Amino acid sequence: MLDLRIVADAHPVLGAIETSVNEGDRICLLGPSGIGKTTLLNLIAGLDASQAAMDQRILKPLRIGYLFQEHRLLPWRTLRQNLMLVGVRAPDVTEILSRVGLEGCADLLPDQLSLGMARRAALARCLAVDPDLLLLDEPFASLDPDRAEELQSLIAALLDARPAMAMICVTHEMRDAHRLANRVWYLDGRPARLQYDAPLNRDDGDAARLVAGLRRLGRSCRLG
Ligand SMILES: Nc1ncnc2c1ncn2[C@@H]1O[C@H](COP(=O)(O)OP(=O)(O)OP(=O)(O)O)[C@@H](O)[C@H]1O
Repeated sequence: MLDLRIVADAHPVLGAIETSVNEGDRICLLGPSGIGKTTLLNLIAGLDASQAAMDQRILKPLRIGYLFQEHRLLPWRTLRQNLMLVGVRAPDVTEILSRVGLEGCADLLPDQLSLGMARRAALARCLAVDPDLLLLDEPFASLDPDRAEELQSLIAALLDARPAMAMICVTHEMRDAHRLANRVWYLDGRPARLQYDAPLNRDDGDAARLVAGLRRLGRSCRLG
């Protein structure tokens, strides 16, 4: 069971943030550009050495899959080798790549992939660790609408297949939240705090309340 409590304080960018992430949470993290969304993901992933506290009350070590804004695959290694570096066994490479629609690509180098394919390869690397928590930093940014839609469907299917896995996805698009999330975080202010942390049900009343709430708080999220 995942019960991750985040208490960030005395951080250069983030103000006091006290919240928890539970098994099955699908959180969309919204907020103005440059406010600290990636910084918060880095903190959760343990990549930010600033003074902040993370309390992980979990029964087993937390496995995190982090899809960065860039693919961060080793460019001189094939996809097979990149996956084997995170512990995938050679016979499992094809199956893991097929989960993200990249069957037949194991021997390609990252530079031989389109942006969308490279992002899916990086997603395969995240899934390879069988994560308790999946962190996605603007996964649909810079993709053309068809590729973005494709990746969104893929992520939705992967989440459906793993009900216990938690997800935090940074996005600027409210429609991503409607598609993927059951909870919304809205980060704003200097220093940045979670101004909004609420469940998102997909019925119209709830969505309307959420949009109204974010309109009161937010300035730069696209809410359509
Ligand atoms: N430990 C730190 N000390 C000082 N500054 C920091 C620290 N961590 C992050 N920052 C700065 O805080 C700012 C917030 O950046 P961040 O990338 O987290 O914002 P963001 O909300 O993800 O932006 P965007 O939506 O544009 O991707 C950046 O200018 C970053 O350099």
